[in-house]
Amino acid sequence: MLSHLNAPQREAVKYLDGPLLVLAGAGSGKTRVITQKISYLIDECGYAPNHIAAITFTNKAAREMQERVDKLRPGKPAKGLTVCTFHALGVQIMRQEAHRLAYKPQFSILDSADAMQIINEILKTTDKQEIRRAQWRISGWKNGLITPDVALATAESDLDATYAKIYQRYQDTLKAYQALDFDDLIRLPAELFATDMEMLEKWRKKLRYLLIDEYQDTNACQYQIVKQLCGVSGAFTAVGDDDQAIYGWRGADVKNLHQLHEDYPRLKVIQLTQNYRSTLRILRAANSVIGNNDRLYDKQLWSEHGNGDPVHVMACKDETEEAQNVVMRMLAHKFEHRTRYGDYAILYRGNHQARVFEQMLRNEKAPYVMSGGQSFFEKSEIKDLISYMRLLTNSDDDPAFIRAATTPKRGIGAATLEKLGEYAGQRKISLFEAVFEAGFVSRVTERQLEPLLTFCQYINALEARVRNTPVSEIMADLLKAIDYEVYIFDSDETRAAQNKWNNVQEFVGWLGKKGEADDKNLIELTQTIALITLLENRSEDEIDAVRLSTIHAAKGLEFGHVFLVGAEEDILPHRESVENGTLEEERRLMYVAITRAQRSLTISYCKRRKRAGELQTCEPSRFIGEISQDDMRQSGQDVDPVEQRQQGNDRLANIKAMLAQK
Ligand SMILES: Nc1ncnc2c1ncn2[C@@H]1O[C@H](COP(=O)(O)OP(=O)(O)OP(=O)(O)O)[C@@H](O)[C@H]1O
Ligand SMILES: [Mg+2]
Repeated sequence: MLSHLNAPQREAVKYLDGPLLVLAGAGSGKTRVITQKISYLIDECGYAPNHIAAITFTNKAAREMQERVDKLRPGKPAKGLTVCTFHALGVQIMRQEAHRLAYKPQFSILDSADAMQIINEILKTTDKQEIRRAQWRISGWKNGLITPDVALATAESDLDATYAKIYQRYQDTLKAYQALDFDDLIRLPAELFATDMEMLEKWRKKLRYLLIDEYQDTNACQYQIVKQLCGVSGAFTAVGDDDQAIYGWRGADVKNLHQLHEDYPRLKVIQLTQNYRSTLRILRAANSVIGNNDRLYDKQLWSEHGNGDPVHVMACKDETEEAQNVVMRMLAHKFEHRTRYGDYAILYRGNHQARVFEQMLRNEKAPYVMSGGQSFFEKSEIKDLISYMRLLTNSDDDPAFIRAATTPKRGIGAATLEKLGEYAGQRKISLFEAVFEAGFVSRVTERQLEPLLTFCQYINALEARVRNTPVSEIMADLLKAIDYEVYIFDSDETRAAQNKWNNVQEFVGWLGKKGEADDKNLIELTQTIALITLLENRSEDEIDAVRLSTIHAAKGLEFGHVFLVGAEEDILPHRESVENGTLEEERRLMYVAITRAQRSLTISYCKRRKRAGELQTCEPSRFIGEISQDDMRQSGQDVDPVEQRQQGNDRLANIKAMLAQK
């Protein structure tokens, strides 16, 4: 069973005498160690699957890992095995233990936009930057397990003290809404385990062996949970690569790698040095770029794969030409090598860079999926409608209540909601319920009460029809009743509004189709949607499509052919990183991008790019200069512009002709 592992990998799988850290570079088979070890624990060591938890960084990675385990053990589904993200583990724990922290089990989960909205209400500002800064600060405290009191007591400046006070109010608000934000999903279990030994024992008995992928990107809170659950015995395997730590900006701390040595003096460290993913040229490029960082552990990777093609560095005139070159080359390559769309990935630093490539792929009718971007179900207009569905399904869902009650505006103000939240919190009931209680009614003026009552009565009336009316009809009636179309066109300029309204139509159509096809009622559909959002749209994986992704979201994945686009100064490295002294994290990002490629890597940059409406000259990323010329082939540089355009047109014509033959 362990025959498709090399010697150190096998050692890592079999090692069960204490805590284990596998520290190794990209593509060396760390994730493979985890999947093999899960199946080894079950089949060879008699662990029940429900006593094992494997923790990954994204839902997609969790899904892939589960699939890999199932493949290793055909016909033997590992029932009860936990393979999930830290956040999903947190949900699992909180669903069972919420009452111990004075939350109800049907608490709601707020995404970061919902959280921003709450901060917005506290700060009473529309300055997005300002809100984001506060949110970052609060999130930092939460991830560092620092309570609002401590944050206030240790504040080093007036600004910090202000943030600490906002933090306190933010927490109070969440509590009143019976809602958790993403940080709470990890912080609260850690807090629970720190204060309640009985609970900790219960969960230690349940989760007897922990495996953690991408360990370098855990934050203090996540590390705390690992330590709590594993106790002194240290029944865990952590795998990671400090050169791929790219979430420092979100509170992850590579120091956790060192901390492991200190907390577990018996820690065994195994290194893997053979790379199974990439050709030698790609590997050399990655090694030489990351060699410029001041590194904790120097890890030189080697590979048995041949040299492969040189890394192609492509200079482009501007964004349009870049998108054209990338997409056309990709399609020609696909045609020539008879590969699949799914063998190709276009990676970029920030989501906003995706648009031109999307457009170009669409023009050429090439299927693509996007990850790391906003999903359809996260669009604000869709979230508005989902909030009504959630409220109709479950009147305890306070954030859904708030969103629905205030969208469109119907005269329910922040002050009223605050009073309602306060009252509901004291009575430990939902906002919806509170509206009808005499105790609350006596606290507000008639003018405040009236719109609330009208709204709740409307929801009640609609709810009464849910059981025997098709979902799409409910939604159509709802849209009319709340005048949603008018609301959208009033709050946005025409083109954006039209876009939103199209999305709404698409959503209603989707509800209709889904509702009919699977004979689903509103409750089932609402749950389906929650799952789709949670799983980042499962169907995406099943179709053969080019992947468009941020580098961050591509972590841990591999693709036959990678196009890294927009490799320019101020983008990669990001301008702020140069100013903030986080250049090394940017270099690690470059390393992650390069090491996603198996057989070919193309790096492109523009000579000019539109920024803030102005065409500006760009410099190629300094990281390109860190790749040896011997491993690189360049195109597009220093050619007479007229000649270059002609060449470009000729090439394009050739490719188009080739594709037309197909
Ligand atoms: N011993 C092995 N023999 C053959 N192929 C292997 C072996 N170990 C790993 N691989 C393959 O090498 C590729 C990289 O493995 P894996 O994704 O586990 O690496 P990783 O160290 O987790 O990479 P990353 O740091 O990017 O997450 C995968 O396609 C995997 O199946
Ligand atoms: Mg991996």
